[in-house]
Amino acid sequence: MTGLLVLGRTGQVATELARLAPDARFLGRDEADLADADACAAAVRAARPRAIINAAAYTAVDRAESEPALAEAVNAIAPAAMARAAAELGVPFLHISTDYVFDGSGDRPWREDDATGPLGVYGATKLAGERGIAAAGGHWAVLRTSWVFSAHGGNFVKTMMRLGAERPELRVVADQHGGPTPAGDIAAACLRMVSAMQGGQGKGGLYHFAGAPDTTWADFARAIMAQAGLGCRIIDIPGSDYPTPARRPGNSRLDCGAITRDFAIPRPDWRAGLANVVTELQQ
Ligand SMILES: NC(=O)C1=CN([C@@H]2O[C@H](COP(=O)(O)OP(=O)(O)OC[C@H]3O[C@@H](n4cnc5c(N)ncnc54)[C@H](OP(=O)(O)O)[C@@H]3O)[C@@H](O)[C@H]2O)C=CC1
Ligand SMILES: Cc1cn([C@H]2C[C@H](O)[C@@H](COP(=O)(O)OP(=O)(O)O[C@H]3O[C@@H](C)C(=O)[C@@H](O)[C@H]3O)O2)c(=O)[nH]c1=O
Repeated sequence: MTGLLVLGRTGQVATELARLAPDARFLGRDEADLADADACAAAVRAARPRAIINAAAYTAVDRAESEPALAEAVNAIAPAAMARAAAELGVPFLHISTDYVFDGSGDRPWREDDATGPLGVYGATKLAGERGIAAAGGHWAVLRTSWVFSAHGGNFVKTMMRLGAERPELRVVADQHGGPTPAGDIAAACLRMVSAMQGGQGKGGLYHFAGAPDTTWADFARAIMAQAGLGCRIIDIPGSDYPTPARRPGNSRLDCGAITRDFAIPRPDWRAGLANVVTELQQ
């Protein structure tokens, strides 16, 4: 896509965007450090893009609890500043957010207009980013996704494959529910949304996008072991038996009806994505 600017170069989604849109310009931390909002806005203006995707974020969920100011700068203040720069330039700005903006209550898949209630700093700063972008007044879209995995960067699939090769059994949380999402499908969805936004001012807003079917971390771990041919046994445990600095939502299911209806983007089957990622990792 000509004139596409992507913030982020090394992350899971950024790496997949580079595969699908090799002509795009990617700004890594060395060229645009999201800890410095003014520098990021200046970098966006200087690039004179025709569309912008922000694929960079502070994603260390537990570490964010002890680095709230940095997480806020990267996830909220810089994205809002870049969205204002995009509004001045008159170009679409697409940002990625998370299921962790919800409090995890109930068992119904969350819709875009459901009340938020983040349980930790990461989710709270991502929610602040969403609000700052909407307030910037430009042509924006926010894609909330969940449980991202790929062959690149850090993620649950790679952790499970590493631990599963070392240990006979693993205890994994079985009362947190959500949709694992291949980063390649997120990249494709972002590109399709940006193209649609370039074609029409009416397109945009907040959308949910997650892999199907919904599962639990424990069942996802079992699928990873099976796909990777590892004999590691997965033992179901409640989240209360796996204490972490940040609480995770019990219900992370996302209702993805709106993106399917408005952009003809269906939920991807994460089992197909998992097969591809495991193959790539084993090659
Ligand atoms: N990972 C997940 O499970 C989920 C992710 N999301 C969202 O999806 C988006 C993409 O996530 P994902 O690809 O997994 O992210 P990764 O954790 O794989 O990568 C994060 C990227 O952000 C960059 N980054 C971090 N801090 C800064 C900074 N101060 N300045 C510039 N760049 C920085 C990193 O660069 P560097 O390599 O230099 O550190 C890296 O390229 C994010 O908005 C995230 O919140 C939503 C739901 C789930
Ligand atoms: C390694 C391990 C984790 N777990 C649990 C902890 C946690 O509840 C769950 C997932 O752990 P992780 O720390 O890998 O995942 P986490 O960092 O919480 O993943 C989140 O990242 C951010 C960026 C998002 O936006 C979310 O959508 C989500 O993908 O698995 C176990 O139960 N056993 C284990 O051996």
